[in-house]
Amino acid sequence: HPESSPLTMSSIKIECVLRENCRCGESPVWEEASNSLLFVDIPAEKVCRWDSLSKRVQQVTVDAPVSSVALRQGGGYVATVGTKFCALNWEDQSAVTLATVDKDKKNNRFNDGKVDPAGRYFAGTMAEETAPAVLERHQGSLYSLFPDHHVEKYFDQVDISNGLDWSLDHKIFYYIDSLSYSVDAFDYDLQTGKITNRRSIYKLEKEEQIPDGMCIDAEGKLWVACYNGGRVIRLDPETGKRLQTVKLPVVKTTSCCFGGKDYSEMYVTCARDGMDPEVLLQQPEAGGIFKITGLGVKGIPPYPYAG
Ligand SMILES: O=C(O)[C@H](O)[C@@H](O)[C@H](O)[C@H](O)CO
Ligand SMILES: [Zn+2]
Repeated sequence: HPESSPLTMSSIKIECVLRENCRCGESPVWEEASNSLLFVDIPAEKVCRWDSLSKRVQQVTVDAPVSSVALRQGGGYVATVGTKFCALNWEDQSAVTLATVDKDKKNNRFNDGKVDPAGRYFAGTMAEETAPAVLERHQGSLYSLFPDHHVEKYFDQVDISNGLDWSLDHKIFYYIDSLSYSVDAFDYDLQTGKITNRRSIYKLEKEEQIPDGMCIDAEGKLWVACYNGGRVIRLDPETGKRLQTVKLPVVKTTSCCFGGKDYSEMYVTCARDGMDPEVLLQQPEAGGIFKITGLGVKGIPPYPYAG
């Protein structure tokens, strides 16, 4: 059974590379040009950049919860800040609004986001939480920001819009609405950015808890960070089977991406908010950045926003 194969398990190493005490670390993105990992701390309203060579962190503070960050073609970044898609200039620390969504929903904010293979920035919204996973339901929607800065809406009735990625042939869009406890797939039209034919490809087991961020690997398998589950799981989207479980020493694992040399390392973000003080004492690295090596599979580079 691949999940218990000593060949895969014995070489895996998990290390906290940055003790950042993020309240809710999210949206890890590898930037090859700077050998850095970008990520956000949503409630702290911070975008961070960790240089893997110097081990130093820089940060930009914005004026609302920042839920995702992505690379931008031609340099700089884009981010989802409150209910806005923004362009982020690292040098002068400025965020310029490109588009605003959910104008009639004052309690909403964006959550996870990622750029598609054609350079569109996909991100979904949710109602602001009163505690982790406690919120008014069905308030969110999924959107994308096209390179010309117009926004398209795909669907509403979302609880917590979360992990997203595209198949290696760009024909399938994978998506997680956390409170459905499901990883879903849609047929994807790369030319138009349209999604159709929603179906579930995996239902989380009880101990896996809440599906959160997600990324695809170079073999087309999905990695899902399990919030409250303290793990990332590898799924085969074709068979709907779980192939592997990698447990981490923190319970609120939020998202994952590949990075490092040839995208052979996995980076995992996690949260501290919502943890009891006793548990925090047992998990002092909660809110840090974790690096997993020895997985034996690589990732693919992130797509930059084309606008
Ligand atoms: O990280 C996110 O995606 C949300 O912003 C978080 O608040 C948690 O995921 C949520 O609480 C558990 O589902
Ligand atoms: Zn998330």
